[in-house]
Amino acid sequence: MALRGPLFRLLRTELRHTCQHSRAKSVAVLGAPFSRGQKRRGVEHGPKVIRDAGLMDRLSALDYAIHDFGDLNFHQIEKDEPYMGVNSPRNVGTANKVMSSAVSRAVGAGHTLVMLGGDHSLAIGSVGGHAQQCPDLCLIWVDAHADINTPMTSPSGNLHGQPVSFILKELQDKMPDIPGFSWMKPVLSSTDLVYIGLRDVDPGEYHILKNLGVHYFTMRDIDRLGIQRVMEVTLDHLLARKQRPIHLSFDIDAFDPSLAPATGTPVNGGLTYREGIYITEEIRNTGLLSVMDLVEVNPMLAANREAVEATSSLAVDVIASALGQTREGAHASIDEIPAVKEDTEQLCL
Ligand SMILES: NC(=[NH2+])NCCC[C@H](N)C(=O)O
Ligand SMILES: [Mn+2]
Ligand SMILES: [Mn+2]
Repeated sequence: MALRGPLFRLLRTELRHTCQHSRAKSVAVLGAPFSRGQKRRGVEHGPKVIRDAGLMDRLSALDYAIHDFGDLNFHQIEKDEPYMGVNSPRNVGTANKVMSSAVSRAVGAGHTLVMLGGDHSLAIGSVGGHAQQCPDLCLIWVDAHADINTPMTSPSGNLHGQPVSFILKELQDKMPDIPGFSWMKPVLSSTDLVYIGLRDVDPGEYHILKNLGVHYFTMRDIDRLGIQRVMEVTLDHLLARKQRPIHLSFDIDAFDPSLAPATGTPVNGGLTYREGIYITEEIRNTGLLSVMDLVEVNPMLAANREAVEATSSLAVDVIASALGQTREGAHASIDEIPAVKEDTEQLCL
């Protein structure tokens, strides 16, 4: 039944209002210490190392009220046999149910939400909860991987390689009923999604991307077009018809492993520092960022402490720049460095 009439119009206005409000001056940070979407332990410590790298201090320098919502509690389900080759379905499904209601509540309360993973399977709940409040959201997925395997195409059985297939409406007839996921519904159409940074796509994923005509920019596309053009086309595609809330799902493995070594599935030939930060700067400049995920920082996979620190402080830079912070070495324009202006005045006059 199509929903019409004054009540529905009122409801729609309410939703629009909530989403606009979420772009206002308050940011909430939510940790998700969860690793069951893949087999390597350690990614559950992502929220801790990102906070330890100074996230809250950096955000408090911004012009927002900052709330730390702490970490979500995921209680473990002991008996969780694989289903159709999918690993830990009940743990991942249940964690995402918890995630979905937490994100929905935070966005509903008017916060811009930063979700700290954890592995990328958490985007199922993060995007799902966001869509409950903002059904017209669009999704920018920055990643070396497309994470669009279905349980049938997945070569690994890991759900962190599958979240997008749970999110997309067009794939529902291809999705079996996985235990732990009965609560969820697909929320997005493939035209609401753009990928940036792809360079490791499985055969089944390639087939799905082509079949659905999903918009994506591989690393080679970035080489050819430049990151400026890539962002222009991305935002134009998603926002030209109407302004709407943006969900940014940022997998740290989008960066080159030389910059972000502490991650589970690194792939050579990734984003440079400036390319990654340019993406977040452009998203921030739209004024439409509503929820962002920063996932797949795994401190247990780094060769040493420096590698962990490099990866987690890069994560902090990405988050801070998505929220408007510029920093030495990361400036869109030197005009934004206050010290330069002051020094120049002293030196020249
Ligand atoms: N979120 C990630 N890092 N995903 C990696 C996925 C790797 C591979 N495509 C798989 O399905 O298992
Ligand atoms: Mn990835
Ligand atoms: Mn990913």
